Amino acid sequence: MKILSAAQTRKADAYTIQHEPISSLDLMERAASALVDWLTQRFSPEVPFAIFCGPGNNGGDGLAAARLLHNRGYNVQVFLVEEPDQTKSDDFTQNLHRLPQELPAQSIQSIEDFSELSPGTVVLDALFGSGLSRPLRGVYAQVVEKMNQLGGTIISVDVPSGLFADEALLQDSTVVQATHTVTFEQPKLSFLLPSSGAYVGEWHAVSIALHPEYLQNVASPYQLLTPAFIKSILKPRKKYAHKGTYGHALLIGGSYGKLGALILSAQAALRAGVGLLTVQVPQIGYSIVQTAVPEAMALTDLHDLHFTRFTGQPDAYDCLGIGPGLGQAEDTRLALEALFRLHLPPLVLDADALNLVAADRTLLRTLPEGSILTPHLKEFERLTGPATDDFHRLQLLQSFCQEHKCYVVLKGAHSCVGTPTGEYYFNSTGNPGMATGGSGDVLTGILTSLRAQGYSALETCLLGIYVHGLAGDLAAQEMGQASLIASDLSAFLGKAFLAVEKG
Ligand SMILES: NC(=O)C1=CN([C@@H]2O[C@H](COP(=O)(O)OP(=O)(O)OC[C@H]3O[C@@H](n4cnc5c(N)ncnc54)[C@H](O)[C@@H]3O)[C@@H](O)[C@H]2O)[C@H](O)CC1
Ligand SMILES: [K+]
Repeated sequence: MKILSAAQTRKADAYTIQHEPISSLDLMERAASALVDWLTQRFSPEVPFAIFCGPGNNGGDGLAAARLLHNRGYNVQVFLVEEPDQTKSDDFTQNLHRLPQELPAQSIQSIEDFSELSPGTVVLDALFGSGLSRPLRGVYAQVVEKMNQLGGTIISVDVPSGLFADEALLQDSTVVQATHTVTFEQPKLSFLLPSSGAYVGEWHAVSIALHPEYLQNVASPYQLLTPAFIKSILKPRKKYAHKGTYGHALLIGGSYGKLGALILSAQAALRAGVGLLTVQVPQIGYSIVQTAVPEAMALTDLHDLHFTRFTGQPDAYDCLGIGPGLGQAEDTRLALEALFRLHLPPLVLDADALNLVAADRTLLRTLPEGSILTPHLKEFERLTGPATDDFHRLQLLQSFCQEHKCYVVLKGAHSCVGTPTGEYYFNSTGNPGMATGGSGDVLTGILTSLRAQGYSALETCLLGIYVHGLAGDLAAQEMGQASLIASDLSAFLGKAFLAVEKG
């Protein structure tokens, strides 16, 4: 699913109005109907609504929604938040005039006009949407602060007021803290980024049937992963397969006290379908991994406690994953330097391998093309330096991937895959229960496994993060988020793949 900028959304509107064709007022009516359908599915007519409308089409949506809710028997109050002589959009004005007599719009020109709301009132935030052009000030900011203080349910129309659709927030901006955001057609870029996304609550995209031709032809570097897109990547298994058909993966990692990370990666690699798996561990890890992961063959390092030299044959493997529990000893760094000089299969680098590369620019320069790196925000910052905000971080992601011709999985609530050709793919699965030790090790195992099975680097990243998050969602449905642990992710991987196949 393409993520459109605010400007592209306006063009999609205009294209739809021109080519469907449909009047802008009727398009607003369609948006308001989709919004009200969403509301009436979740709130009974006993729930009172207070609808706060701004001066533009976001406010127009709010007025149209007020009328539709009222006509369906809901108890609605309408408030117009306005600055003196602020121009109103045409469709706003038309919907203001369409309000029934018994539903007067109450003007709020200063915070003193803000009357108390009855307990349990649901606030509908229709102040500003994709047309926000500057931070909220004056009565708008005061009303938003009051809304947030009420602590009740706030449903934002299209975009939480005060948030830009595709630009960073300025310091100490006033933004609606939405419980849910009902957005038209598709999520905005700011919904998918950590700091701006925190204001959105749960977002729900409702279709308003924007013209498909525009959506098909518009160019956007930002994509949100969808079940159908992921299903198109999945390779079905062939009947006459043998274990060699599904590749041979190698995982290098584990050090004294951190063997578990490597074991989690190994179990995940097997659950993600690789045909053969070999792990290289320090001497202390030999009997541990042979016991914990009998399906994996084991190589040992000459050193007792951590990685100091690759003891296998590079061309025996179809993908090499390195990092889980690796440690950052000096002789491990030297071993990584020596490894990068070999003719290697495709690489997946995670955790300590990333930190060693970040600390040594010569290692970064010799990073093999097409490698997959899986940093979380802190590890990424060590690679590229600090980002001033989430949008700047996306620029750093793009330039890093282009400079090093690599793929980066930037892990987070909506993990983002950066590519050497400048695309960004946001994940749509996963939950906070996955913020638990070892979750990243499982992802490394999945990615190494898929790459060894012959998926391209990009397919590996997209399918990998999607099934990793989906396994987490399926596990959380059964055990809740708090008790989710990393090994549950591998346990639910099979169900995640089945769910992807079903589509
Ligand atoms: N295809 C769709 O998604 C549709 C969306 N709809 C709704 O239209 C709004 C966008 O409406 P627009 O009139 O462009 O802008 P806003 O209502 O967001 O803003 C109103 C207006 O206010 C001025 N303004 C901007 N920032 C400030 C500020 N900080 N303080 C004061 N005034 C400000 C500026 O002049 C804006 O134009 C979209 O979100 C949807 O809700 C359509 O209804 C249907 C199709
Ligand atoms: K809004």
